[in-house]
Amino acid sequence: MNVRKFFRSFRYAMEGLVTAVQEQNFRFHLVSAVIVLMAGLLTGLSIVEWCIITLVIAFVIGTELINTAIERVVDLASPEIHPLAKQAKDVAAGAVLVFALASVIIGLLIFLPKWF
Ligand SMILES: Nc1ncnc2c1ncn2[C@@H]1O[C@H](COP(=O)(O)OP(=O)(O)OP(=O)(O)O)[C@@H](O)[C@H]1O
Repeated sequence: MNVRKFFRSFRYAMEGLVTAVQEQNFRFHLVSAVIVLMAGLLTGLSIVEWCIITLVIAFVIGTELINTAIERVVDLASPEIHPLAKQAKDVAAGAVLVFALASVIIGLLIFLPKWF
C-alpha cells in the first residue's frame, strides 16, 4: 500500500468537503446534524439509536455531497440552458430531498416517544 498516495487522496477528499461547505444547502445539513447530535446527547439514546442517527446523517450529507458534485459536472458540461442539464440537477436534488424527508421521519420516531 502506498501511504503517501493514501494521504494525498485523503487531502483531496478534505478539499472536497471544504468546497462543499461553501454551499448554503450543505451548511444547512451540517447545522441540522449538529442540532440532532446535541439533542441526542441531551435526550440520551441507545447504541442502536446512535447508529441509526449516525447513518441517517451520513446518508443525507453524503447525498448532498454527490448532489454538489453533479451540479459542478453539469455546469462544466452544459454551461448553457439545456433541458437535460435541468433534469440532471433536479433529479440529484430530488435524491437529497428523499433522504432528508426520511431523516425527519426517523428523527421523529426516535425522539418523540422520549420527549412525550
Ligand atoms: N444548465 C441548465 N439548464 C437548464 N436548467 C438549469 C441549468 N442549470 C440550472 N438549472 C435549473 O436551475 C435550478 C437551480 O440551478 P443552480 O445551478 O442554481 O442549482 P442550485 O440547486 O440552486 O444549486 P447551488 O445554488 O447550490 O449551486 C436547477 O435546479 C435547475 O432546475
